[in-house]
Amino acid sequence: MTFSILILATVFIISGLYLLGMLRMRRPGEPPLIKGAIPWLGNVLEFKNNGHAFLQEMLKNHGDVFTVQLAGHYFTFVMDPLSFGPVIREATSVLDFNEFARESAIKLFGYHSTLNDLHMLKESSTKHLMGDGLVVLAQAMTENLQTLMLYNMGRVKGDRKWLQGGLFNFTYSIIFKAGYCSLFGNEPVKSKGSEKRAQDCDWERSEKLFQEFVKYDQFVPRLIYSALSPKDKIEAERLKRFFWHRLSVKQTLQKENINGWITEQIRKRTEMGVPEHMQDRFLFSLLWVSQSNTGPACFWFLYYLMKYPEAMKAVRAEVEGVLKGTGQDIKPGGPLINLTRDMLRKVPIMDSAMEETLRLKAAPVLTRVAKENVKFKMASGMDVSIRREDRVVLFPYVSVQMNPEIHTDPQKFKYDRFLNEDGTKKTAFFKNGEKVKYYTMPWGAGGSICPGRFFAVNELKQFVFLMLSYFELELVNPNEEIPSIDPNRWGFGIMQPNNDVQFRYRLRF
Ligand code: HEM
Repeated sequence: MTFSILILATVFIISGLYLLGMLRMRRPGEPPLIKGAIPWLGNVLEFKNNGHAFLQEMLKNHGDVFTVQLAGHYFTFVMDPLSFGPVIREATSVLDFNEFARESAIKLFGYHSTLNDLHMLKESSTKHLMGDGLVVLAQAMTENLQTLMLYNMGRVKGDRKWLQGGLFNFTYSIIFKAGYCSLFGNEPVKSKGSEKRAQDCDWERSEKLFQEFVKYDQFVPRLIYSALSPKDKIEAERLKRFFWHRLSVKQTLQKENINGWITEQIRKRTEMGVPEHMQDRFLFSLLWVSQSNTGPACFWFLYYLMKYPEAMKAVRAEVEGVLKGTGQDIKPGGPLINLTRDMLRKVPIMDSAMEETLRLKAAPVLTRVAKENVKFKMASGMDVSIRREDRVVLFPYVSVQMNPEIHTDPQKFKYDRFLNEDGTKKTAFFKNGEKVKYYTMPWGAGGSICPGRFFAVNELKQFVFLMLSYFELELVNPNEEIPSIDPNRWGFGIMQPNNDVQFRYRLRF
């Protein structure tokens, strides 16, 4: 009897240690293993507090590939961009990106997927966020952007007084409201003559949505790490319910001019029998993926142009040239700018400045779950073995975008970094004399690459094109340091500033 209890206790202790990850040992062919000081949690606190600094330290100490324990899972970080190919190209049945997305959707939106959501998302994104579909969406976006930018600006009377505000709040709120209305539609115009009121209604309702969105977005990293305080948990739950209600299928379908990207997702899920309350949650996830990065990216884009007058001068000259080429004249009370796709194709300097902004501020983490034991070769020739259920991770911010071998003076904003001397787009970047295919990765890569990237680029360029066309802009304190970034957001797309920056603007004409 005592003997059986002893055996049981031993089995229990060994299973516990195993579950806590304490028995795992590095096997031949596997990368260096860093289990961290705390059983099971491993290095999660260091990673959550400042993933960037943590990974730089690991890279320095362990080289281009290493495995780290984070909250019960083992993550193998591949830090050599010349070795990204095998990870990015591997079939999703072997290195799966859906599983991580599914886990995140439950934590962030309460959305439990039973379908191949990413496949459906990809399909309707190809149709509505790219190619001909994008023309329709871009048209709605340019109209909404201009209405919002010029709202109450006294443009008809040629009123040119300076206004002052926080650039982050100004930019994010305009991009959010314009993007939200372009995708999710406008308030219905109930009767003739009430058009103005419907538009006011759009801006009022989307302002409330924006304010709640910013609050929710601050919880996102801690929701993913399951690290919210009980008080914040209650608030996050309240906000979730607010969005499920405001973006419910019922409320959304009452709108006008809803983009096909939204209506098609509703239609397909309804046909497949997805319950409506789950679809409400799915629509919340679409709001977050479509809005959480573009506003902050537009902020940094415009901020860098204002901070570096030489960049502003070059981009402004390009914008003026393109406008002039189409014979459009901006004057008080005149028509809005007809900003076409063709015009946005003729701005290589702006393209380079935008790419440079994203290189400096986009910091996504690409995660794949190994569905079987996998082996791949690093560019150095070393074989790397990964165990089933481990995760393989790329963090291009440290390994590519800030890599001084690939980008000289990587901390500096150089608006023409992505331009060749003849003014064409520069795509040739090297490491150890070898051409690097993935020289900047704001959109991720491979099967999970952002399906909204063409629309997002369009938004960024429309926003800057229109702001430079309509306004004189200046920083209130041009010598103020570039704002530091919130270190909790490493791995979550575009980084956000710790403080807002005051700026002044007034109509040019
Ligand atoms: C500057 C703006 C944006 C940036 C930097 C960005 C970046 C990213 C990144 C890095 C991913 C994940 C890629 C991966 O895991 O490999 C992603 C996923 C995605 N993005 Fe974007 N994105 C932006 C704007 C947009 C917009 C405007 C839309 C739609 C209108 C959009 C729709 C999506 C969707 C649907 C996904 C897949 C989400 C999932 O995996 O569940 N994105 N984006």
